[in-house]
Amino acid sequence: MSGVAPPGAEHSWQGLPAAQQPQWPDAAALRATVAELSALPPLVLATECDRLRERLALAARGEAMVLQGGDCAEAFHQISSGQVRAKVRTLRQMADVLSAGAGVPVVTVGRLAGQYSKPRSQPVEVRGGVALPSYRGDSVNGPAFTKEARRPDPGRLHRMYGVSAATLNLLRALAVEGFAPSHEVRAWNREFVASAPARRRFAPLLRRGVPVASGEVFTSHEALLLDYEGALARPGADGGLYALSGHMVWIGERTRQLDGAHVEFASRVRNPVGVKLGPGVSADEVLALADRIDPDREPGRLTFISRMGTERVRDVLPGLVDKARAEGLAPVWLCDPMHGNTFAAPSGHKTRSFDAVLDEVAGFFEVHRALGTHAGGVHLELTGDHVTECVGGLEGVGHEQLHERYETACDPRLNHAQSVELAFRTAELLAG
Ligand SMILES: O=C[C@H](O)[C@H](O)COP(=O)(O)O
Ligand SMILES: C=C(OP(=O)(O)O)C(=O)O
Repeated sequence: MSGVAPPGAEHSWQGLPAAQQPQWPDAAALRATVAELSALPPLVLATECDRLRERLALAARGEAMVLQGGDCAEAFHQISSGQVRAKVRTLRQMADVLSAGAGVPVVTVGRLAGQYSKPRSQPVEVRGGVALPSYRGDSVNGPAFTKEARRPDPGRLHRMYGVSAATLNLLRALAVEGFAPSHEVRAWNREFVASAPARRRFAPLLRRGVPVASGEVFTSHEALLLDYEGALARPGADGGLYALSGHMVWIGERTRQLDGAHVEFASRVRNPVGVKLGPGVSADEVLALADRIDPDREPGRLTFISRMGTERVRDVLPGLVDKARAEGLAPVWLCDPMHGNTFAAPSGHKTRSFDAVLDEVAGFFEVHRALGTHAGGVHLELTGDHVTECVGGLEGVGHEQLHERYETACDPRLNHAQSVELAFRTAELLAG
């Protein structure tokens, strides 16, 4: 079931089956937390969500590109000013490069200020014969393999609200102060290209006379914990409901059941909504998802985030895009080249290879080019730090280096250099 009703609110998703919800051990504590969160101010404004929907409408029409990226899982102890700035800097550099390649503006959406909850393949983790609940993100429990840490604690929902507010506060302050004006971002990219001989091939892209990406950074996260999302779902000026936990929310591959609570929630809020599509999805399911979430075919409302894996993208995606087009849908199509390309390194670390990530992006653009549809952009797990979590790239992170700075709370992220390099390689694809 999809959880606790905030006082005074009638939420149509309550009572429907909700996948991937924690087994909160203390129902009274959860109820109290939801009531408290419901009385706190929203984290974002409905008008900001509307503005993002307008920006995404441009991407749906091929007049803009989208860069959505950030941590797999934000972590409470990693919300320092330096880390947030590094992420924003990385996103800004990537947006500048993509804009240069595509010749259109880039809409930048962070996986930021709310990306604290994780769906898991297994509800339980077993180590040395001991079984404990899986880590589900800092909003639910802790990563340490102890009974205490893994116990879902509703007090963490409060902390998620607090750290999300702090992150948004910094983002807004940076925007007011004019952090990283376009010419500075371009200078960082020139420095990136000049700093290694293998990167010099990217220099011509920076000489293209095209619009430079705007400094706006919107926030997004997976709308997974419906108790939290419900507490922050509030009416906008016209009375329509908005998920005011972030500007954009998405529904994951594991929670997009048509009769489930997450799809119902997504259908009720006015925000721009993303839906992840893995290789097992059928074209009929894609159409049904669009009918539920975007019955009015409102440009910018619906984003499909394809995460097929490099082996499947060229086989599976064409049928979906073709059918969607034939039925008159005009979603934004994004490529998430991370979630279908995860594997275990010999050391046991979960990792992803830069080449596989790039190849899935290439496959995604090939499919859209062949069909004459708009490839809207990319959705990536990345960080601004110099971590060693994904292998490959010109810097050549090897399997033997993974242990050096493996800091992710869940899945492996591209580091700063791999992220900017991926933007350049994608821009090369776009520039043809
Ligand atoms: O980020 C996505 C999922 O939460 C993650 O890939 C699940 O990982 P698991 O298969 O280790 O549970
Ligand atoms: C869980 C995620 O992805 P997916 O639903 O595609 O597996 C994610 O993007 O964090």
